[in-house]
Amino acid sequence: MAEAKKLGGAGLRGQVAGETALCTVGKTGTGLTYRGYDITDLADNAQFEEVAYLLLRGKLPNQQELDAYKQKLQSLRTLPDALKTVLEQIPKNAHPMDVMRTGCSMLGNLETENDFSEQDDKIDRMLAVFPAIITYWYRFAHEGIRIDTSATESDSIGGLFLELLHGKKPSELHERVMNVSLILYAEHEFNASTFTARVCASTLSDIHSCVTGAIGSLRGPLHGGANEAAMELIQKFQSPEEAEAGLMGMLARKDKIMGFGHAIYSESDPRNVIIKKWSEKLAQEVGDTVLYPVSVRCEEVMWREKKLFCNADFFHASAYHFMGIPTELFTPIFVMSRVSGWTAHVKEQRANNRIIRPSAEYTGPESEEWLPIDQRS
Ligand SMILES: CC(=O)SCCNC(=O)CCNC(=O)[C@H](O)C(C)(C)COP(=O)(O)OP(=O)(O)OC[C@H]1O[C@@H](n2cnc3c(N)ncnc32)[C@H](O)[C@@H]1OP(=O)(O)O
Ligand SMILES: O=C([O-])CC(=O)C(=O)O
Repeated sequence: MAEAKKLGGAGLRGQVAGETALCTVGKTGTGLTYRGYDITDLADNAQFEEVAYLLLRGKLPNQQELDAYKQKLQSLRTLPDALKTVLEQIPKNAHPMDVMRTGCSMLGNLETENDFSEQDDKIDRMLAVFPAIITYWYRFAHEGIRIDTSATESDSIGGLFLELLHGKKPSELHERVMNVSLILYAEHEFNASTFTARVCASTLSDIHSCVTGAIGSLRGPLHGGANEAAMELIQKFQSPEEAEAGLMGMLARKDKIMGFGHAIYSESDPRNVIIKKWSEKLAQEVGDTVLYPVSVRCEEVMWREKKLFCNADFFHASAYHFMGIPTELFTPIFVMSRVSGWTAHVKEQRANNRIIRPSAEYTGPESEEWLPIDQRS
């Protein structure tokens, strides 16, 4: 059995900051479970909507409940006109994570959560409409097209995203990979963005504020933004040999290699083996002979040289790329998924709340004498 990573030091590492019944990360060194279900079982067998239901409602749905839930989500894909107007003002060169943040915040203005009894409906609305927000903006900004986000065939959130992005229903394989990807990204205990959401929830703020703040935390390259950075890295190399030489140079310069390492896992991220398998399948489908082998070589070099392993983000880069998804939309997909985990945590926090307010170790001067402004240097 793998040993749990020794935790301590800066970044609140290793400190228990609250309780959760939602998820275990690296409990035995490598594992990941959502409400007790192993991530591999979920990725092999579940639909993302089933997993969202599990996280948000506390149990796996039966067939009737799942059908009703999917139908409800399908009925919530329409964008309010005022939100479309806002999205149309956002420039083409904006970062899509900023679009998500603004989109979520604007939704909160238009469909405000006035009372916590409305939380489930507000959460379902966000789950259903986030793919519409990002693709509406993207296609308007890049192609000048105003898409109708409710005139869609796909009954899944992953399928919906690809359908809106490409203007046609995705293949079964691509819809399946999106489904797996959304499951893998759905929940991860007290990661930075989820903790952001919980801190916000602990002040008894509204659900859109919690999610808007979480989007901001996920945007950074040390967290969700790493899948985009990983893509930029692997695209630099034309062959595994070039990748090896390039990585050795980066390591010698002590560069950070995005898509590797983890704050909690010590020797592997259980999501990697799953998305890697799907990336390989997609590579075969598109006849790729560069990106996938380059990615595999990066994985080998990083382990050999530094004992650093691919986290969930690394093979997501090639998998998304093979499905024709522009790199800048990678992290917004993470949002479409993680909104389920964030909001499940908000519900959990609200159900047993105390404002989150840790203390700081003071490192400033002991005591300073007040100087009038004209006597200061
Ligand atoms: C879905 C997700 O959000 S997964 C995370 C996505 N983020 C990334 O992929 C960004 C790249 N990775 C990293 O920056 C880090 O590994 C993090 C942020 C994920 C975790 O950070 P930490 O918990 O501080 O890492 P950890 O304590 O294991 O680091 C140990 C050492 O390995 C180094 N290291 C860790 N990850 C990397 C990396 N990807 N590349 C190069 N060196 C690394 C650290 O700099 C540190 O070196 P030091 O002791 O000389 O300072
Ligand atoms: O747990 C973390 O720190 C980061 C991570 O992998 C995630 O949020 O999925």
